[in-house]
Amino acid sequence: MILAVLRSAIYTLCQIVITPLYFLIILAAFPLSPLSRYRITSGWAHLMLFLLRIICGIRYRVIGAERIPQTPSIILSKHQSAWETLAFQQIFPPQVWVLKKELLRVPFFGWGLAMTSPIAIDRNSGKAALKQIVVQGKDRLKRGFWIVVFPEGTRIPPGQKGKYRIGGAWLATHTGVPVVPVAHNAGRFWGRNALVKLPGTITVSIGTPIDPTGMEPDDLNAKVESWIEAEVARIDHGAPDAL
Ligand SMILES: CCCCCCCCCCCCCCCC(=O)OC[C@@H](O)COP(=O)(O)O
Repeated sequence: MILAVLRSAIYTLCQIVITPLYFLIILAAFPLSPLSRYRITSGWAHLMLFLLRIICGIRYRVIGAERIPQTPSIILSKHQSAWETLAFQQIFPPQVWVLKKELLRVPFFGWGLAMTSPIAIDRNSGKAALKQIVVQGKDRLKRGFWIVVFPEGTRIPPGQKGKYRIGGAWLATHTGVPVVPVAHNAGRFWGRNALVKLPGTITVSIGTPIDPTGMEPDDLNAKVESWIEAEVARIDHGAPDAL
């Protein structure tokens, strides 16, 4: 455990030093197209995953990578940790996130994030947010981006479940784009705001894409929820050994 604390502290230190420096690279990418800007910004996530692996010993394996569609799709995923927002950039094609707009105000990180064409919503704005998700979602899909939505809206500890909000399913039924459900157990290794990251192998499981044609948003959402929750229960075997 003492070793895990030390490794996490070193990782955090690296992140604090590297992020403002990397932001300078992102600034230089400002005149480029959204897709090129994404690729450059995403380099930061790749770097953090690399540091997590060599410093904290956090690795991952992917089940079902062969099911990833060839065309831009909508990822609906469990949200347990900041980790999955990094790893999805390595696992899936270029993507934008539906996120809470407060995130864009975080120094350096948020400013960099703003350069990735996110769909930044006000979590309390209900119907207006749904409208925004459809308008901006269509635009991002047209530019070739995938869209990532965490239906629970916030990071939920392992073994628990938040309310699955309708936004992602709504976007899918209003665009006809396939939904890719994703389950994982990242929160076991890097919990919400946890200072200590535990070594081990995270499992990410990618489900069969769902064609939303003819479905109601509620039914689609329920189908995604039941697959994700059952799959998380199947792949998650409790706390890692390091404690
Ligand atoms: C200078 C470096 C800048 C690099 C930016 C790279 C992009 C990293 C990807 C971050 C994507 C974040 C998407 C999160 C979606 C969202 O908004 O989820 C909310 C939670 O997460 C935080 O909420 P909470 O758990 O309630 O604190």
